Amino acid sequence: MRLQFFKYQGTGNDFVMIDNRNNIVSKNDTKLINRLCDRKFGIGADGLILLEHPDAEGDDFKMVYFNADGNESTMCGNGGRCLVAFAKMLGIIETEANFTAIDGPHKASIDKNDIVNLQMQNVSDIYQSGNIAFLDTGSPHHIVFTDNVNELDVKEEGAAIRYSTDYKEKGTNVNFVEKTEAEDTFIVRTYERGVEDETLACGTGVTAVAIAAHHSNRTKASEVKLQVPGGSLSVSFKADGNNYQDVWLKGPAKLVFKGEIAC
Ligand SMILES: N[C@H](CCC[C@H](N)C(=O)O)C(=O)O
Repeated sequence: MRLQFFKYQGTGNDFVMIDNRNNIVSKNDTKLINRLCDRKFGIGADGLILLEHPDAEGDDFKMVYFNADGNESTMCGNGGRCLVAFAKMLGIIETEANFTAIDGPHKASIDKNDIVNLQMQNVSDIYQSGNIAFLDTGSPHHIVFTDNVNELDVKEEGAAIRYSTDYKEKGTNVNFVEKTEAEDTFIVRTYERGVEDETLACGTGVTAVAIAAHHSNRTKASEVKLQVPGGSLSVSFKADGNNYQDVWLKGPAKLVFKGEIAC
């Protein structure tokens, strides 16, 4: 069979996108999805996203996300942004989108420069202790505030936390964060569960970092800028004590190429 795919990237977090409204790809085909994401034997990507017909009234489409290991996973913020750009390219939406992912409903908008603003879930359960934080923004995130983020071996240090007994078999994503001179700007490097390596950006990760930075008084800003190896993202929110609502993740989402692959 020849499978048509589109390759997108959001600040360097890259995805194979498939229009699966005719159910050509089975969600149980872990082996196929892992191969499609393989950077030597396949297309190569941090994850794969199926665009499917919506189940929920008022939705434009449904999102199904898989990590590069081929397993379906929790929410992907950068992937959600790329999916909105993909839906626009397919003519399913114009500038506004409503879709449902594994963590629930999402709204989004896309401008003429392919900047996508994606609403993330509300957050109210935040663990904070010293330079460590943990919260779930649609995916689980362990956060380490440090002062030498660019010198770290993120793959080694991230894996040690992700496979530690604290996180047992479910694992977590791991973000290393350094505050810049600017009151509202942080540098973030992320080890991603299911990729089992550092990625150039992580959308649910920078969302978690922005909220944890505000919650621990490392910033007073309610729009936080995150510098990641793959570019820049911003996260805005309304905070009321431990409750973070109206949470939005904004940044570019670009088509890199389209193609067909024998499978
Ligand atoms: N690897 C993550 C899912 C993708 C998260 C990331 N790509 C994002 O942009 O949020 C996990 O298994 O929790």
